[in-house]
Amino acid sequence: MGEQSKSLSELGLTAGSGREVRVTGLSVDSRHVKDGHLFAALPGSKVHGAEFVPFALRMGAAAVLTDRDGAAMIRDQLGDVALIVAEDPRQTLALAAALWFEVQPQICVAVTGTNGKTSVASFTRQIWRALGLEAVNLGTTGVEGAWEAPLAHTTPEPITLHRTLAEAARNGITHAAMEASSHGLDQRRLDGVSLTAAAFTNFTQDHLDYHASLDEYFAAKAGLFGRVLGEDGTAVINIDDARGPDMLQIAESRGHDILTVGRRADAALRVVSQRFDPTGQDLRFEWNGDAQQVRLGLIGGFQAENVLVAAGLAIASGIEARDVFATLPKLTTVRGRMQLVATRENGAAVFVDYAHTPAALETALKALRPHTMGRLIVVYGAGGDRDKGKRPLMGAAASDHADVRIVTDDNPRSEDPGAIRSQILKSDPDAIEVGDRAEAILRGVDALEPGDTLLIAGKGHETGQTVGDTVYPFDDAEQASVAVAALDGRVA
Ligand SMILES: CC(=O)N[C@H]1[C@@H](OP(=O)(O)OP(=O)(O)OC[C@H]2O[C@@H](n3ccc(=O)[nH]c3=O)[C@H](O)[C@@H]2O)O[C@H](CO)[C@@H](O)[C@@H]1O[C@H](C)C(=O)N[C@@H](C)C(=O)N[C@H](CCC(=O)O)C(=O)O
Ligand SMILES: Nc1ncnc2c1ncn2[C@@H]1O[C@H](COP(=O)(O)OP(=O)(O)OP(=O)(O)O)[C@@H](O)[C@H]1O
Ligand SMILES: N[C@H](CCC[C@H](N)C(=O)O)C(=O)O
Ligand SMILES: [Mg+2]
Repeated sequence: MGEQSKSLSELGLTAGSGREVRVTGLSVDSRHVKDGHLFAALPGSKVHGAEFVPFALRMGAAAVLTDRDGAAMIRDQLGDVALIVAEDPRQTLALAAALWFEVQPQICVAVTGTNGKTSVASFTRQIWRALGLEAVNLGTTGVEGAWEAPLAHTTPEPITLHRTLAEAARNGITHAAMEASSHGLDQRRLDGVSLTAAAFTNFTQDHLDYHASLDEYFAAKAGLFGRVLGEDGTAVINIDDARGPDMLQIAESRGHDILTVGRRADAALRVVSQRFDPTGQDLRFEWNGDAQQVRLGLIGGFQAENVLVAAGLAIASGIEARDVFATLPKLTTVRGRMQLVATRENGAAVFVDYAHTPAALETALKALRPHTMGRLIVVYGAGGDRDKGKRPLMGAAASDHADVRIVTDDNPRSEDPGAIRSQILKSDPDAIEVGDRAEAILRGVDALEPGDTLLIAGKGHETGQTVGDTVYPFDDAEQASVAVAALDGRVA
C-alpha cells in the first residue's frame, strides 16, 4: 500500500476550508507521521495530541484531524495544511481508517465483557476453522488462526486494526472474531468495523483506573450494541449475568436479532447440566428447546458459557446450528486459560489461568473444585498501575475459595511490589507472602500432595514480568514445569 494516496473526500472527510487534499497515510502519533500523512491530533488522557502538531508538520503532515479544542490550539500554525475539525475525532479517525484500508473479512464479529473475550474469540475462530473456513481471532493473544501475528493491544487503535483486517482479507481470510475491550470501545477504535454479530459475556469490576465509575465502565461496553453493531446485526447475550438483561434491552432497542445464552429457562442456547472429570466435561444444553449433548475437552464450568456464546456467534454468522455443535468436541484450551501445564508424580495437577479480576479468580477456583479431591492451592497477585480496588477483592476471593494461598508479584510496573501485596493480604491475612514469582510457584508446587490442585493465576499466556520499565522474561507454564522437574527429580 506504499505509494497509495486518497483524497479527503474518499476518506469521508471535509476540510474546514473545503479544500481537497490527497493524503498518503494516516497517523495517530506524531512520531509516525510521514510525508503527506493525515495526522489525527486526539484529545488524550495525559496531553492533547494537538501539542504535537508542529512536529507532525515538520515530518510532512498534509492534513490534521482534531476536535474544537485542538483546532483552537493550532489554527495559526497550519499554513496551507488542511484542517478537519470533528465533534468526535476518534470516531472520525476510525471511519476514515476503514475507508483507507478498503477491505475487511466478509464476516466480522466482536465480543465484549469483563472476562471471557479472548476465550470466546478463540473458540469462534476454532469453530469456523473446523468447518474449513479461513478464519482468525484478534485480541490479547494477538492474531491467531489462519495467520499469526502479535498485537500490542486487546483492541488495537483503528489504524492498526484496519491494517490487520485488510491484510487478512487480502490473504483470503473470510471470517474474523475480535475482542472489544472497554478502552477500545470508549475510544471508538472499532467504530469503522462492519460487524455481523456481537456478543456480551459478563460484567464485573475491572479497569476502574481508567473508567470513572462502574456505570461508565458498563456504558463503554454497552457501546458495542448501542453504537457499533448495525441495526441488522445479531446480539448474542449471556442473560445469566446480572447486567445481561440491561445489555439485552439496549440490543432490543436497536432492533438487533437476539440470541440469548445462559442457564435461564428462556435462553435460546441453554446450559442444562454439566458433568466434570479430569480431562474435561460433558455438557447438556438446549437449542431453542431441542436437547443436545457434547463432550468438551475443556476444564472449568464457565468454559461451557464461553463455548455457547462462541456457538451463538458462529450461528449468527450464517452457519447451521447442527454443524456448529458438531465442531464443539474439537475445541482446545486457549493458551493460559485453565491450561494444564504440569502434573506431579503423585498425580497432583498444576493449572495456569489468566484470572486477574476478583470475579475471574473466584470463577477459576470454583471451576477447579469439582476436579480436585484434596486441597486447592493458589499462587496469585495483582498488577501495578491498574485498578487498586481489585486488590482486596482478589484477596477475599482467594481466601474464600482456596485452601492454601501464596501471594506474589504480577507485573508491579511502577509501583512498590510489597505495597501491592500488602493491599491484597489485608483481606487474605493467612496467605503466605512470597514476592519472587518463581519461588512462589516452587513453593506452591512443593506443597502439592496427592489429590491437590495448584492454580497459578494472573498471567496466563504472558511471557514477561514487568518491574518498573523492564520486562523480565517470565512464563508461568515454564516455571511450573521447571519446579515439578526439580522437585520430582526429572529433567524439564
Ligand atoms: C489509556 C489509553 O488507552 N490510552 C490510549 C490513548 O492514549 P492517550 O489518550 O492516553 O494518549 P496521551 O498520552 O494523552 O497522548 C494524546 C495523543 O497524543 C499523541 N502523541 C503523544 C506523544 C507524542 O510524541 N506524539 C503524539 O502524537 C498520542 O498518540 C495520543 O493520540 O490513545 C492512544 C491513541 O489511540 C492509544 O495508543 C493509547 O493506548 C495506550 C498505548 C494503552 O496502553 N492503552 C491500554 C491501557 C489499553 O488500551 N488497553 C486495552 C484494555 C485491555 C484489557 O481489556 O485488559 C486494550 O484494548 O488493549
Ligand atoms: N465466562 C466467564 N465467566 C467468568 N470468568 C471467566 C469467564 N471466561 C473466562 N473467565 C476468567 O477470566 C480469565 C480471562 O479470560 P479471557 O482471557 O478469555 O478474558 P478476557 O475478557 O479476554 O480478558 P482481558 O480483558 O484481559 O483480555 C480466565 O483465565 C478465567 O479465569
Ligand atoms: N489487560 C489486562 C491484563 C492484566 C494482567 C495481569 N497480569 C496484570 O498485569 O495486571 C490489564 O492490562 O489490565
Ligand atoms: Mg482478552
